[in-house]
Amino acid sequence: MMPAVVKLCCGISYPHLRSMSGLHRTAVAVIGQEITHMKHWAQIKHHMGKHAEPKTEVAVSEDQLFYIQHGKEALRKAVSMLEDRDGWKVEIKENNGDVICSKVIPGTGKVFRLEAVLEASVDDLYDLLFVRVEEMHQWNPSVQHIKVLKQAGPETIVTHEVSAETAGNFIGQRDFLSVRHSCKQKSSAYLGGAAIRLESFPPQAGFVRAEDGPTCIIIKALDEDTTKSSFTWLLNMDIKGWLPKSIIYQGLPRTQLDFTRHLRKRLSLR
Ligand SMILES: CC(C)CCC[C@@H](C)[C@H]1CC[C@H]2[C@@H]3CC=C4C[C@@H](O)CC[C@]4(C)[C@H]3CC[C@]12C
Repeated sequence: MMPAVVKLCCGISYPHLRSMSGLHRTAVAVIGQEITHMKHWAQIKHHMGKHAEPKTEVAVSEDQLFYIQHGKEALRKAVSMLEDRDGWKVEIKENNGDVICSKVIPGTGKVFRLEAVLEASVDDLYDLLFVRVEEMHQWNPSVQHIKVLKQAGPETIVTHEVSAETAGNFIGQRDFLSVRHSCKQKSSAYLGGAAIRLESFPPQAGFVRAEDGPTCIIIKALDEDTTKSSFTWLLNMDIKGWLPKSIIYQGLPRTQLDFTRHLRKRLSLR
């Protein structure tokens, strides 16, 4: 109904609009943009209603929808980078089967892909890497602290992450502000993320604010065995600062190996 009324109004006012000038014209343009905006949000709300909460009507603020959209978009982009199987170069092959490959993606830069098999179920990994992400510093010494600043629905969070001084050796301490979006299914989980900028959370004095993403972790149950999962992590990070690229590109895959080592140790403690 609403779009029909809007269209009718537009039709009636079209001849007048054409003869308008200056401020009038600007005002009409702004109203037009607002209407498009309203329509856009309505569509997202409709979509969210279908997927996240099929029965209950939850009030989702525009603010939250922004984070959800941003997170979904990051996840989509990162997954499509991983789906393109061409052009990956092997960087490191470990004896335990872990493999890190890299690829230069135009417009994005060099990204790294770690593939490993972990002795844990999809649920356990989802819990550890998304639901209880704030506890990561307890088992990962590369992380100094992770704080969930906002929760936008059950699948999306805004986080502030600070790496430890020793993480990435030469690289030095960094902080990140990211939106993280997850998509959990029965035998797989997708964790996507990307940097965001918030006026309410400007870069901290003394830290170099790095930018993460689009990035993602894909966890899939191995067919034969649900206590084992395949773990694929796309690391795509602009760590900023003044370091030469060669040093950064040596450090990043190392941080991926460190991460999996600490994660395995944490899993063995259960
Ligand atoms: C290179 C130097 C500066 C940084 C090293 C620290 C790195 C390894 C740390 C800092 C912040 C960390 C991230 C913080 C939060 C998440 C979200 C979670 O769902 C998956 C892991 C992931 C994505 C972490 C991966 C490791 C991480 C990127």
